Parts: sequence; C-alpha cells; structure tokens
Amino acid sequence: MSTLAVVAIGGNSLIRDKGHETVEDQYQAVCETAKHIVGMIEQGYEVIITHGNGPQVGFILRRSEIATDVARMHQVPLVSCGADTQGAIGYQIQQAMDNEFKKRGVKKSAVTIVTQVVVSPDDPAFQKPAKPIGSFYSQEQAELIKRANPSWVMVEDAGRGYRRVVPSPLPQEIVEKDVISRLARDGYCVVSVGGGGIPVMKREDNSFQGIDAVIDKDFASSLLASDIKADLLIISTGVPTVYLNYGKPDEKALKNVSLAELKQYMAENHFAPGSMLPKVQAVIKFLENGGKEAIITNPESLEDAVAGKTGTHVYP
Ligand SMILES: Nc1ncnc2c1ncn2[C@@H]1O[C@H](COP(=O)(O)OP(=O)(O)O)[C@@H](O)[C@H]1O
Ligand SMILES: NC(=O)OP(=O)(O)O
Repeated sequence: MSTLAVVAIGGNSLIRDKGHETVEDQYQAVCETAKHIVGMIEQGYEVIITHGNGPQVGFILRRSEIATDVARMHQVPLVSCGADTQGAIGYQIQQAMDNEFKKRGVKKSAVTIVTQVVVSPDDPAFQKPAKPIGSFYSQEQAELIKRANPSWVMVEDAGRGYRRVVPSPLPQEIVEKDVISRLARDGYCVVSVGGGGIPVMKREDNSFQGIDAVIDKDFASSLLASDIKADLLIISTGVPTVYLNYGKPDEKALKNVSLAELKQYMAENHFAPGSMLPKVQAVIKFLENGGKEAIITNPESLEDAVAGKTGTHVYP
C-alpha cells in the first residue's frame, strides 16, 4: 500500500514577491508547488493537500473594509473571507494539479472539498488575537495604520515586518473528515482544510454556525492527518529546513530530530510564535497521536525531502 501523506502548503510560500502580490503570480507559485507534489506522487505517495490563507484572507478582509469606507458596500465577515480563500486557492491548486497530472500522464485527478472545522466559542484565543494575516508593514506604516484603525492588533512577525492579527481558536473537529478520507483512499488527490478550515461552532441542536476567526492551518492539518491515520505530515513553507538560532550568525539547520529533541528546542524558544512555532507544535501533536514521521521543508525541496536528502525530519 502506498504511503498516505498530508502536505500542508503555507499561504506565505505562495507569495513570491511581497508587496506586489497578484492572483497570476500566486497561480505561478501554485503551479511550481504542484510540479513537486506530482513528483512525490510519482514516487508512490498518496497525497492530501491542505493550504494556508494568512496573507490572502487578510487581503480580502482589507478590500472589503476599503470598499465599505469608500463606496459604503457591505462588509464581508472574516469567516466568509476565509471561505472565499478556500474556493479561490482550492481552484488554483485543483487546476494546477490536474494540468500537471495530464502533462505527465499520471492517471489521477484532484478534487477540492469545502471544509468546516469546529472551534469552541469559549476558546481564549477569541480574547487574544494572535494569527498574523494580510500584508507586512514597516514599523512607521504600522503606527500610521494603528492610529487610523485603533481596533487593530498588530505584531512583529518573525523579523519580516508588522502584521495585523486576528483570533485563531484551536481546531476541535473536521466536519468533512470522512469524505476526505474516503476520496483519498479511492485515489483522488484531495484538497481540503483550506486556510485551516472555515471556523464553525456547534449549536445546542448540533447544527453549525460560522464564527469570525482564522484557524491555524498547521494545527488543522495535523488534526486531519491524525484523524485519517496518515503516515506522514509534511509542512511546506518558506524555508528548506527548520533552524536553531534562526536568522543569527550561528544559525544551524535541523536535519533528523527526535520528538524529545524538538520539544527541548521549542522550550528554548528557537521557533517564532505565529510562524515556525505553530508548525513545530503541529508536528509534535501529530507524532504524539501516533504519526510515524513529519517533515518541514519548502515546496521546491518536496521530492528530495521525501527521499531523505533535505528537510527537517522528525520521528517519534
Ligand atoms: N527557527 C526557525 N526556522 C526556520 N524558519 C523560521 C524559524 N523561526 C521563524 N521562521 C520563519 O517562519 C517562516 C514560516 O512561517 P510562515 O511564513 O508564517 O508560514 P506559512 O508558509 O505557513 O505561511 C519561515 O519562512 C521563516 O521566515
Ligand atoms: N490559516 C493559516 O494558518 O494560514 P497560513 O499558513 O498562510 O498562515
């Protein structure tokens, strides 16, 4: 039986030229990533693709706010902005994967599932926004923006600039997990849990209702990988490996590490909150829940990483 891998693509890894993001440019990045994922599939992996939406959900929200200010158009709730990103990014991934399958004669097709993820309305994250979304701003820009929008919370994001943050509750249950699992085991390349899933809460009668937040896609991907008993969780992001002392002169790439070592490095604050920390936490959770291996790498290294030549590999 082939190895079932959940590959989580970072929202930032789909943006090549920060400050000049366009839909076409993102599609090119998606096509590049698709080539490497199909390369993995040719090596015998069954792949479920999940993806982030941090930059994209922030752009949609900002566009809606500007349209409200300038033209009195209705505002789009954050939960709907997230749902929009599942459609738009899912469409790009599905098309890019299908085109690449056809080009390389791989008899497979991709399918995108609109995915809802249950969160608790009592999650403390609603009182403490922490998920960076949208553009990166300089300190001066951030101060001006903050003056014009006093309700915004902004934080510095891993040395890359200031970003707006929104509530990011923990994912509790993936509503569509059974259909995702069934389609994957029937041989489809499933795109799901986009943007961490559309956050919903359960009402008393067990019906669902959307709630404004952005779920961390690494946490949601880890939950999906555990739920469907995937063999491998791969987090594809902007760096080929995870580093100790990231960005410092004594930076050191992590290659093969045990779960215990990774926990130790996390306790020593090697991983920045809002960027690498959630990925490391997601990997820890997956391995503690029975996963056999997790890899953190960048899109262009995916084939080499599964062949053991690069990437950070974590084992229980
Ligand atoms: N210890 C670390 N090792 C590697 N990268 C790190 C580390 N700490 C922070 N980072 C930053 O985290 C980024 C990945 O987070 P982010 O861009 O938010 O993810 P995503 O690709 O899911 O959007 C890397 O590109 C890097 O800039
Ligand atoms: N939703 C989410 O975690 O997106 P990013 O991975 O793009 O930050």
